[in-house]
Amino acid sequence: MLACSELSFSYNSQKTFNFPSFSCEKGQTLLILGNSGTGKTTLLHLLALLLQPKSGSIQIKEHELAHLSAKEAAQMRANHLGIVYQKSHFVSSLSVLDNLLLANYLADQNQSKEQALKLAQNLGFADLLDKKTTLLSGGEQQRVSIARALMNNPDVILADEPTSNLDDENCEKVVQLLENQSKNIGAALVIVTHDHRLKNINKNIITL
Ligand SMILES: Nc1ncnc2c1ncn2[C@@H]1O[C@H](COP(=O)(O)OP(=O)(O)OP(=O)(O)O)[C@@H](O)[C@H]1O
Repeated sequence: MLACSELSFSYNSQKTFNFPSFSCEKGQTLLILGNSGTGKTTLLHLLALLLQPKSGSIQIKEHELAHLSAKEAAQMRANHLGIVYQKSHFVSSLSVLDNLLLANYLADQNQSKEQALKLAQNLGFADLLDKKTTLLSGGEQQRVSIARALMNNPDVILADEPTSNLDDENCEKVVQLLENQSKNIGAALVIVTHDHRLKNINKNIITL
């Protein structure tokens, strides 16, 4: 589903990041572990098509994505990638439901209240759909972010440090939610993190 080989990237002439090659299949979870400053966010931004690599390849379903135009990258991102950012970035004037439907709208897809309700039920926040996102707790916001990332049935889900602010119990719960939901829609799940607790949960690991 997702395959990256020999990706390299530089912000400037002083340093080049050379990332290990990896792949992640449908229904699988890949953990990208690394300490602060090792380039985790940089790699995530490459996979999210927000940065372009200096060299190497990024393929989803065998389509090469490493050197798309900004417009093509935005279309690809909206339709094939689900991104769970570390901070939620909701539109605060909209309800939880409308924030979910916005993901469909931005990907030029039909707005599916049915899909939003199904995800809200699976993730346990169906009673919050009419609330403004500012009224939600941190944990509730995180579950809504996961649902938002799944609204367009992406092929690949990218999660940026999804457990860094959570206690052990919630850490395990959030990873399980992400894994179950990705399996449900047949997506590959890539988690980028410095949280070594996830080593115990996951077998497919690359370390930066
Ligand atoms: N826009 C930028 N311009 C120049 N250097 C940058 C830029 N963004 C990040 N860097 C540098 O690249 C290195 C890797 O940064 P990155 O954010 O990818 O690391 P990280 O592993 O995600 O770290 P952390 O866990 O602390 O967030 C750091 O040394 C950082 O200072």
